Amino acid sequence: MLIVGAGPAGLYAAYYAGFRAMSVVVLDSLTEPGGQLAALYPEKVIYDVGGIPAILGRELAADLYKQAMTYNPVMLLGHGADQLFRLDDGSFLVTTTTGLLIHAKAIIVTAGIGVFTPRRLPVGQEYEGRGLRYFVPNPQELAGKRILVVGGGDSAVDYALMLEKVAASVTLIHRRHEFRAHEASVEQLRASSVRILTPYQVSAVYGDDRVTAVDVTDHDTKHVERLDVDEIVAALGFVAELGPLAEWGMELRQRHIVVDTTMATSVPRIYAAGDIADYPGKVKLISVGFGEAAIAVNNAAVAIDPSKKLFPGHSSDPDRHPTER
Ligand SMILES: Cc1cc2nc3c(=O)[nH]c(=O)nc-3n(C[C@H](O)[C@H](O)[C@H](O)COP(=O)(O)OP(=O)(O)OC[C@H]3O[C@@H](n4cnc5c(N)ncnc54)[C@H](O)[C@@H]3O)c2cc1C
Repeated sequence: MLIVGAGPAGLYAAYYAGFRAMSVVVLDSLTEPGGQLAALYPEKVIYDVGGIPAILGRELAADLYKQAMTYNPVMLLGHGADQLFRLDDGSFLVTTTTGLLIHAKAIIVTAGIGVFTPRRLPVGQEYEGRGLRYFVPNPQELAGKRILVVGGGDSAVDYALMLEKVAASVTLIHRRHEFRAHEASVEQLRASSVRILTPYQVSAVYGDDRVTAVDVTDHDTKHVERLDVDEIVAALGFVAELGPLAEWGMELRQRHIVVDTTMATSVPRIYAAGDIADYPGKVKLISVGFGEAAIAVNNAAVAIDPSKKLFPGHSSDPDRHPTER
C-alpha cells in the first residue's frame, strides 16, 4: 500500500494499513511529518480532536507519527510522488521526485492541499540543514542557540515566542513594519525578550560547515547590521499546489479528488482521504480525515484481496496490537 502524504490523514492511514497487515510505504515531499499541523500551525492548540481535550499542532503530529510507526512502515520524507504507471495486473508503479520507484497494489492519496513547498530564503539556501531550517518540530534541538527567525506571519511569531523559552537569544526580522500574525501574539512578542527588527531582510548568510552570521538590511535606510547566529528559522509561508497528482487520471473537482462513499477515486484501487478528498457534504477537519482514512484503508484491503473482510476487527481485541500499553 502506498500512502501519498504524511499529514494527519496519511499518518492515520499508515497506522490502519499496518493494523490490516499490509506492507506500507508513506511518501511526503516535506521533510517533517504532520502536514498542515507541522507546517502551518505547530504552536496552535487544537481542541476538537475526539478524546484529546487540547493539544499543540506539533504534539499531535508527533503522536500521529508515533502511532503510524507502530507497524514499521517505510516512511519516505522529503520524497514527492511524481508519475503514475498502471500495470496489467491492476497494480501501480509510482516514481518519486527523488528518483525512487515504488510498486503498490493500491494507493491512498492523503495529499491535503497538495505539495507544500516552503518559501525559500532568497539568500543562503546552500545552508539548508546546516543552520538554515523551515521547521522546528522540537524546540529543544535549538536550546542555548542564538536564533534568527525570519517572517511576519503567525508561524514566525509563534516560533519566536516558543524559542525564546529555550534559546540563548532570539531576533525576529520582518520586511514590513506590520505583522500579519494574530494581534494577541504580536502583543506577547513585543512584551517578550525577542529582539524585533523591522523592516529588515536577510541580505547575506555567512558560515563554514554551519551558519555563523547573517547580514540584515534595513529596507528603508539600507543600513546593514551583522548578527552572529547559530540557526536561522525561515518562516516565510508555504506554496501549495496539486502538482503531479493532477495528471494521475482521477476525476477532480476544483483541485480536489472526487471520491465515493468508500473513498474510492475514479481510478480503480486509488483511494483518497483527508482534505484532498471531495464529496457532497464534505467537512475539512482532522477528525473527518481520520474516519475517511479508516474507510479508505479497509476498502482498499478488500479491493486488493477480495477474500478479506471489510471490517478490520477491533484494535482492542486481545492479540491484535503489538505494543505494550
Ligand atoms: C491555521 C490552521 C488551523 C487549523 N486548525 C484546525 C483545528 O483546530 N481542528 C481541525 O480539525 N482542523 C484544523 N485545521 C485543518 C487541518 O489542519 C486539516 O484538515 C488537516 O491538516 C488535513 O489533513 P490531511 O492529512 O488531509 O492533509 P495535510 O495536513 O494538508 O497533509 C498533506 C500532506 O501531503 C503532502 N503531499 C501533498 N502532495 C504530495 C505529493 N505529490 N507527494 C508527497 N507528499 C505530498 C504534503 O506535503 C502534506 O504534508 C487547521 C488548518 C489551519 C491551516
